[in-house]
Amino acid sequence: ITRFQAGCASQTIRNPLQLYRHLLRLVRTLPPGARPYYSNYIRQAYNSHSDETDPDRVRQIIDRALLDADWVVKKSAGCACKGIRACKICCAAKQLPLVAVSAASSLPQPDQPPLHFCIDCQAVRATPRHADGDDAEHWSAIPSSASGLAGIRVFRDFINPDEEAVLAAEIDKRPWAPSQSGRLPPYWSALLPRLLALPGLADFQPVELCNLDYQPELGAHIDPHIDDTWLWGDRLVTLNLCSDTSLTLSQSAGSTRISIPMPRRSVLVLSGPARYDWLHAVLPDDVTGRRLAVTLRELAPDWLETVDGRALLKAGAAFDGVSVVELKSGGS
Ligand SMILES: O=C(O)CCC(=O)C(=O)O
Ligand SMILES: [Fe+2]
Repeated sequence: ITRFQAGCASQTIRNPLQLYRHLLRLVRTLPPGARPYYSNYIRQAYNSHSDETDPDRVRQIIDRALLDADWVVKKSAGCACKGIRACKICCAAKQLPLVAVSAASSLPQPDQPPLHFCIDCQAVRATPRHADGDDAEHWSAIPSSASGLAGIRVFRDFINPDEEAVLAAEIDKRPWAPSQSGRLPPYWSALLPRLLALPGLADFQPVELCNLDYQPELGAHIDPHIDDTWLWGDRLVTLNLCSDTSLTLSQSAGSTRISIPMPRRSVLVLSGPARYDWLHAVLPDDVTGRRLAVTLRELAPDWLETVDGRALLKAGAAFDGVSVVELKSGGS
């Protein structure tokens, strides 16, 4: 059971005493007025279950308590669920069907099986590559439904596991908000030269960094969309941290889908047709562990020669970005 997130690591609650201490610590994050009520509630619940001996039942009580605690903490912090979307925790609390979690998961099934981007071939294939086999279908020509689909590149192991741990911890040091983006923070100054050394990125000038935190317990996902084309330029660059997932490309509900693997520590670059002619999504079922996505964006060409564009380029290159949350709370 993952509750305390710190970088890629997670803490597991194994017994009632750990749970009890964990819950009392969580109470300290609630508004002062709510603390006495919840502390009391936790103590009473702990005492009332103290004679429980069945390990399955104990596990059940722990799981339920963690889920409830998540909900209380999340609500007091202002839940990010809005509009017609609800996370898994809100679905459970409001007894909504889970499909409310994602429009993507309720899309009609495509007529054809999904196609797969193969990192080794750097091309779309009819079948994923089997590590052990000589799979003729995999090596066959690029499927016609994806012909002309250029603009996908995945670079494995852009960073090593130690760098990943440091980066994820740095990201978690700053407050998270339901939506967060900003200029490049200091921890990117060392990584940017490495990024620009990747094929096709020598002239990439990022002016925006967006960190997204996907937690499977919440049903985290991103629905099919095309990133804004007015402000953002051709290349969308994403560094994947903490767990493997896939990006799903589609053109309309029911159309062929293309699954692009995004292993942890890899970099994905979407550009050209893959960026402009296809929608991309991360489906809830593809989020199997906590995942941090760090997306860097460049300006659309029309902006480059404008005063505002030049100011944004300068700000992006300064590595003094603070998160939107810090800005709002008056932090530096
Ligand atoms: O999580 C990802 O890899 C995709 C995020 C995305 O598409 C976006 O932020 O626009
Ligand atoms: Fe996107």
